[in-house]
Amino acid sequence: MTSDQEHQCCNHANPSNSQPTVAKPDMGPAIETPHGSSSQSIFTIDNMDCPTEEALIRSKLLPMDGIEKLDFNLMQRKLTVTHTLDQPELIQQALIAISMHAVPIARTLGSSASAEMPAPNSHKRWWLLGLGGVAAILAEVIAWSTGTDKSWPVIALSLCAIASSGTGTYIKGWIALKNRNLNINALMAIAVTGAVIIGQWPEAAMVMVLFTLAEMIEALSLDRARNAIRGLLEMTPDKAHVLQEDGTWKEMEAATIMVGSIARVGPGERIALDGELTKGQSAVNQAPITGESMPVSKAIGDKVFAGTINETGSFEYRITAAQTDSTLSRIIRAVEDAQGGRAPTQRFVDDFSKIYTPIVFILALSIAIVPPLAFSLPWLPWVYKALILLVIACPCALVISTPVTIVSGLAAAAKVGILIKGGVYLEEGRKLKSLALDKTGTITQGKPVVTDLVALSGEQKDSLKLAAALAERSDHPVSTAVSVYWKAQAGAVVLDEVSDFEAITGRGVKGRIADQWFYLGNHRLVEELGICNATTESILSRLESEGKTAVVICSEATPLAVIGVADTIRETSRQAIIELHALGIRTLMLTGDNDLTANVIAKSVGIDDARGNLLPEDKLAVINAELASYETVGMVGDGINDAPALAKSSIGFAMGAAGTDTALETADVALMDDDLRKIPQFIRLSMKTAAILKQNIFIALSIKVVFLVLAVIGAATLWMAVFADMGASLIVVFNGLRLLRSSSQNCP
Ligand SMILES: Nc1ncnc2c1ncn2[C@@H]1O[C@H](COP(=O)(O)OP(=O)(O)OP(=O)(O)O)[C@@H](O)[C@H]1O
Ligand SMILES: [Zn+2]
Repeated sequence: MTSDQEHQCCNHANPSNSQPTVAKPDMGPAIETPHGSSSQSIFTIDNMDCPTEEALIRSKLLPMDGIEKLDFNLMQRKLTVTHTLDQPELIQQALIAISMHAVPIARTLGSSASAEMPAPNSHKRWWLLGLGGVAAILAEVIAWSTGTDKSWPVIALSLCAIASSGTGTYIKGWIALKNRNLNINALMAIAVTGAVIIGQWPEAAMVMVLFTLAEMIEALSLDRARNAIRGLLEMTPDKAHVLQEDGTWKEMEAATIMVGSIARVGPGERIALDGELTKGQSAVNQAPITGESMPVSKAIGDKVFAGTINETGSFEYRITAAQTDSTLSRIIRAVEDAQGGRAPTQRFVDDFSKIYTPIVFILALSIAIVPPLAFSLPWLPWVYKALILLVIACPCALVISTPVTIVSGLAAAAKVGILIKGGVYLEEGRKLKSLALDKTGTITQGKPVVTDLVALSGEQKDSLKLAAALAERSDHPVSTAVSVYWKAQAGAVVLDEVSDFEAITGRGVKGRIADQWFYLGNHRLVEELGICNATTESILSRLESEGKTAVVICSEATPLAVIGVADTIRETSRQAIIELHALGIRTLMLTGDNDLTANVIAKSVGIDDARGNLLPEDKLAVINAELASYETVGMVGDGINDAPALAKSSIGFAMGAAGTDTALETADVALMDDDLRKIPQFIRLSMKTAAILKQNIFIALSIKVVFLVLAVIGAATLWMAVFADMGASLIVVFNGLRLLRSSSQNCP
């Protein structure tokens, strides 16, 4: 019995994959690697996209010696086999023996697994189906007008319809039966054959044609979801004009262009590769990456991205990444990897079908056997009822509904510049109750400018020069502001030599100039040096109450001058906070800056609560406290001094991810530009996804229940059950695909 259950139609349950629910997704292993003593082989199988095929592959491979584990990614048609075989070719041979066209892939950084996927629906299949459809209709018309199902033209036309539309189903069904696997194809083949045997020729033909049509529509829809995100890559030009050694320009294949080459792009052209602008200036529409189509102006030193559109000027740029390593390629790979992980709903559905399918199977078996044996009732009607129950036992619609919805959601998000690193975050997003935001660079632009300079002792100019000498060595935004200010004031004056330079976390920097220690940093630093005084404090608090960040340049003995810097709040941040509050999410600002400044800025953006003077570990403690009272807590940050807090939060968001590699890799959700409104947008998408997931589960299950009842009272036919099942699959697939369309309307 147990082994029969394994062979049951669409038994999607995957014992090796049903781990307890964890906070982070279990990304499918993607690279062919030794795995202890075992290794992994990955195959793409272009005709594996239904749980039916998964069950078949399972029953073929699992009994083989040396096979340890199978991981299926039906959406990407990828199978990962963990094994101890010396000859991995054996796996491929076994797969080909059951007509699974397995192609081994070795995924390197460059190539992507699903890049060369062949189209499953060839023109030929559509033509054959069309032919079958016409024949079936003619057979139906002739049978109806002549009043008999068994005249030779009807039989000939029906045979023609069944042969042209149903050959694939018969072959798949036969292979399944040979492997003692009763899948939907086998059931269909049995049903159609049964109808032919009792002489219902036109019905048999029509059922076959409609079943095949439904299957092909489903396959096409799945392709749409699968390729939604790939489409972005296709828009990237595959040629670029590259500067040659002799100073001429030559058009070259983008795939062959080396990092470090100089390329040129004209107005209206798409940029072929990632790079850094070296000459000229322009405005670039970065919608393919960020989802924002307002052109961004680009000057020398700015980053440009493959796939984005150069709008106005022409410019030259130095290539910084090979074609397969561009930001866009990496986004697409990340989305594909995210699809491999199982979201919570999918785990639920898988667990559910693991129980549901065997129960219905046992029910079917007893309906076929018990009434005839125990009550001497005729065999045929009860076997027939059992067959209907078997169709109902197939959780196809249920199983396919979740990945199609999640994949559509992930793709829709990627298109608007929100990179979600796993279905689990897409599902969790709607549960966010509290969101912690970093101040510098998240709420503000992170490009502060010096607004005040107040001397405390000595010449103002000398103090500024000392501050600039230290600031020069740091890339903290406050230091950058001081540097820039100094350059504007003093021009090309040479700064003093600094030795033993050191950054002091959460405080500032120190270094030795002409054998004397100097410090540039916040109030905390001055206090810790033990040199604070009343004048300094009154200046500090005046600046802080204006929402400015204030730092002090000090010698070892005394504070020399206070420098005030102000950062601009992004207009989009204000809007984002309003939207977050409308979604019922509490907002909280976390910053290393002082409390007063933090509160002034929080108030002006409309944030509920602000905490200042936080060291990285303090930010982590705040997140822990928030988690204790709000359960699902998000954190947005730039990822440097926020890394521990970001990692601890339920969902870690990174901003401006297009420019920084680490943000793209480490965040749970990466916002490709600096627009905080992408967070409420993400939450709305998450809500919509959850709603569709629920609808789909409801649709799939209620159709099952209706047919279970109809079958038991004897009111359902086999064809009705098959159609209901296919219909349910189509409905849930289309419902899931709605998310793809929604992305464009969701755009801010
Ligand atoms: N390199 C530096 N140069 C000047 N001031 C600094 C430097 N590093 C830190 N500071 C001071 O210490 C404070 C805390 O710094 P920290 O890097 O922890 O947070 P932050 O950049 O202000 O804010 P956020 O936490 O919002 O990113 C800064 O506001 C600044 O006043
Ligand atoms: Zn003080």
